[in-house]
Amino acid sequence: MTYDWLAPGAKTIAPVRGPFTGTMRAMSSPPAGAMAPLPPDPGSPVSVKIRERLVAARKRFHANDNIAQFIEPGELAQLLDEVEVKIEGMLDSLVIDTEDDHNTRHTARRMAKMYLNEVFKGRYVPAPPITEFPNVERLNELMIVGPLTVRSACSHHFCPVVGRIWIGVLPSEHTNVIGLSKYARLVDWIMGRPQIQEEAVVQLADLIMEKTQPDGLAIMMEASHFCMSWRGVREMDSKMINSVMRGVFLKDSALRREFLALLPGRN
Ligand SMILES: Nc1nc2c(ncn2[C@@H]2O[C@H](COP(=O)(O)OP(=O)(O)OP(=O)(O)O)[C@@H](O)[C@H]2O)c(=O)[nH]1
Repeated sequence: MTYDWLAPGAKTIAPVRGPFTGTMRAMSSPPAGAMAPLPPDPGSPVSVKIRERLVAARKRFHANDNIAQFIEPGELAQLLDEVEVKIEGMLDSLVIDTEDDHNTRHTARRMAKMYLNEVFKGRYVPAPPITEFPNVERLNELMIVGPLTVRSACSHHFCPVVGRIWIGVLPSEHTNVIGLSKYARLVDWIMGRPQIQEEAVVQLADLIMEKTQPDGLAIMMEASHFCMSWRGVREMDSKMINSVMRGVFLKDSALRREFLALLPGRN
């Protein structure tokens, strides 16, 4: 098979995308007498090696999944080089003269760095470390933090999603208390992936529930989707607002009203 991003005439036996036949064999036991799965080709693009590990572990790798556990030391730098070459190919196909156009000469590298190290970093790095303190004072009053800034992108067009989030926690005596700044770090980690807003708030709620074990959790998100303003229907002022409630917030409508009434900075 020949790839247009390789040197002219160069060939590789490992597809960059495709049916991953080698890995699928690794997912189920081969029938007796069948050939054992081939070990990964050392010349494979690093993305293929990472995908093979994910498939072998039966782990999902959707756009909004974190895959840090499957990336070995040094591979992120290799991934950056690989993504740069692919984006250069995309710019070629967009008929942009990246050799002579001084403005786009390093755009492929910039975009690769932006995706891997900045805007989609939440896919490629482990969760931020969170210090958990026991709830010694047995705090059981509603605590709200926000607005926290949301910077994300939609999975459909990779257009920016920018907004705010509020988090309300009703602790119990068993709840782990975490520093306020850690809520912002967790938001950043979850939102730093291609997302859809409905799934983003659920992922965030699952993470905070797991880390702190509160009696109740409420999350409200309000965001502008650039796929609706910069392009598409070009609606400039519309926002998406959604929320997720867990634990006592689901049963106690007075508590829900208290959370919604107290959201700081929201008119
Ligand atoms: N429900 C939901 N929809 C979103 C979100 N972000 C973007 N979208 C929408 O998802 C849709 C994208 O899928 P398609 O309808 O196939 O894309 P399209 O044909 O380019 O759509 P248009 O935007 O109408 O031009 C668009 O309607 C977006 O506005 C989100 O977080 N949640």
